[in-house]
Amino acid sequence: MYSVVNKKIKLEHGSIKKKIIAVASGKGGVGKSTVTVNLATALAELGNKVGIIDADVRGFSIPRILGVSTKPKAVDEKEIIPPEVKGIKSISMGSFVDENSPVIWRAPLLGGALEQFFKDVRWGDLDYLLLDLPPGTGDMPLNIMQKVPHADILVVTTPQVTATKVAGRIGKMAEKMKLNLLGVVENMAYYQCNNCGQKEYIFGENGGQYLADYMETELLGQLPLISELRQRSDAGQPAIFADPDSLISREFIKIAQKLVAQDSGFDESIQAAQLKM
Ligand SMILES: Nc1ncnc2c1ncn2[C@@H]1O[C@H](COP(=O)(O)OP(=O)(O)OP(=O)(O)O)[C@@H](O)[C@H]1O
Repeated sequence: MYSVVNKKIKLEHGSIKKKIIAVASGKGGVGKSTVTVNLATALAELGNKVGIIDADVRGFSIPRILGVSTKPKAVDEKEIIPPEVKGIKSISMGSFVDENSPVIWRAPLLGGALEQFFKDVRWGDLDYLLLDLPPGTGDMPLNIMQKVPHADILVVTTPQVTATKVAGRIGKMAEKMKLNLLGVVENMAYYQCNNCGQKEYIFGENGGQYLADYMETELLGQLPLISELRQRSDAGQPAIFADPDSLISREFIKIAQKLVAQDSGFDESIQAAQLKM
């Protein structure tokens, strides 16, 4: 699928210099895809070249949230040119399968598609590639993690106990597979009243910190439950593009800054052992 040369991922049609970030969640609906897109835009805002692979076969919501309006283009049936939104390249299963086909038929497609996304897409030289994983700890996210042993895992959760408990298993999964954990993003952490400013902890409090402690990693940020984020996601207008000074944009920038500050570069020794799959 790829090789590692001089601490960089070498792709058939490009390279990745800094990190592959696999965005995971213990269960669906916690905002994993929303966080993936907004973090991608925040990383781009900080001057990075960013790509996104939407590997969430059940959800494939990346094109809608990012505001992708064109389909990928095939060149000579060998290369795929991904759509771009303000310089962010993205590719989604959603562009290749009929949205109405049963999920059970889409799942086997994913293995081959993921390989194709790495090999055939003309990514160019990227700093970061973000992978929106299927939710949960089942075979699908596991297979992807196995196929991409250089991915670092970022876990999205709500503070709710049920969400943090299942998300904890991702930590165990990552540990077993010797994948690096980047940290936890707590989404829907609180709701702040527009009138009085009071914070309500609708899904409970401190679940993200609990999960980060449990996985011995960092809590990277706490994002509010905010209707603006939902509206912008539905409209395909990521907050950082539409309103860079808003609270939510600033929160995403803070998380992106923490990621940028972490070490980057890829371990060449992993390659021989694991990349043969
Ligand atoms: N902080 C937030 N405030 C308000 N709405 C949010 C927030 N985060 C996400 N949402 C909304 O919650 C819904 C679920 O988000 P999203 O699709 O990102 O979840 P997901 O974890 O990727 O789900 P799945 O994996 O099941 O596809 C969407 O309608 C999204 O706009």
